[in-house]
Amino acid sequence: MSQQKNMSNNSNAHITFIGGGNMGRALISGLIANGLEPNQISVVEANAMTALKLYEDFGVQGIGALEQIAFDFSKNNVVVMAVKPQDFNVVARGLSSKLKHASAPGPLILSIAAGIRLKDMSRWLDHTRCVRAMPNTPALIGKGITGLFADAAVNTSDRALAETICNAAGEVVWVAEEKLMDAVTAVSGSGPAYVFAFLEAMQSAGEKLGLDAQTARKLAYATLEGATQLAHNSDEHAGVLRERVTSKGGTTAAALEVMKQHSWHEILEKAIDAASQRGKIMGDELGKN
Ligand SMILES: NC(=O)C1=CN([C@@H]2O[C@H](COP(=O)(O)OP(=O)(O)OC[C@H]3O[C@@H](n4cnc5c(N)ncnc54)[C@H](O)[C@@H]3O)[C@@H](O)[C@H]2O)C=CC1
Ligand SMILES: O=C(O)[C@@H]1CCC=N1
Repeated sequence: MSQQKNMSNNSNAHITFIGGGNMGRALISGLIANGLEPNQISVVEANAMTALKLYEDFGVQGIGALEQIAFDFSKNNVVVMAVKPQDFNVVARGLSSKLKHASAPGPLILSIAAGIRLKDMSRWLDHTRCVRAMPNTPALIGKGITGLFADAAVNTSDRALAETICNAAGEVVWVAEEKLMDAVTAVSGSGPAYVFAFLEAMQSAGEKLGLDAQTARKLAYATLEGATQLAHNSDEHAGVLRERVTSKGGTTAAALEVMKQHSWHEILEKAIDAASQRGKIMGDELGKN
């Protein structure tokens, strides 16, 4: 990932996470591994045990629930909104009352919430310095990918700041239209779950054929990793690589025929479309608040 930027250059950055659950934790892990000092990160986390674990694992300071804290926006130049979409409105309105006391232009707000649209978050926060991001959990090991969207009101330096933060978790892609964030969510935000489901199925199939669990797991995981890296490093379409594994009348052809009969390709496309539709519906519904 030669294009990744190192967070250690951002010696003045202070990032406050609101929500330190699964995805907040994954991003914090990536930022620390990428050179940000623990004292450059704070976490507003309603669950005391979750906050304590973040402190124990990464040394980042938990600062209780949003309602209980006074924000010092001279220090907090980035706020990452990492609560569930259903909690976003209440948290954003709570933050808005604190943003009123920030000197202009206030912090950059980076939302990672699925579905929540910029116009709604800007309205709830009464703040326009906002960027949408859709990361994924491989961020935990610096192997994530994040889709980003900002509207025309967001300047180049804020775009660069958002990109640098997300780069700490892995690669970054920008999309040109906000509606494409639902597609990013469906492909890469939710994507690790499809891959884990695929791994579960490959391992259990191996076990049903008589392999012990450890061997089946090793074969499945190494195959996925090797094939993915091969595809990543190749200029050829995945379909061409698939054909190279598939001997006429052989074992792979037998497996792919069953996958075809069960419309595996279409099922996956439908599943990803359902995730995208769900993102849109969440945006429509939650935007009514
Ligand atoms: N889990 C994933 O793979 C991904 C999640 N996202 C997005 O990230 C966001 C968070 O998702 P997860 O981390 O999975 O959820 P989570 O439930 O694991 O984490 C949310 C955290 O917010 C905390 N919280 C709730 N209300 C709060 C408040 N008022 N003040 C402070 N903390 C509060 C909760 O205690 C919890 O620890 C969601 O909006 C989701 O759409 C985006 C990409 C991938
Ligand atoms: O399932 C969800 O809604 C979140 C967004 C992407 C991954 N997890």
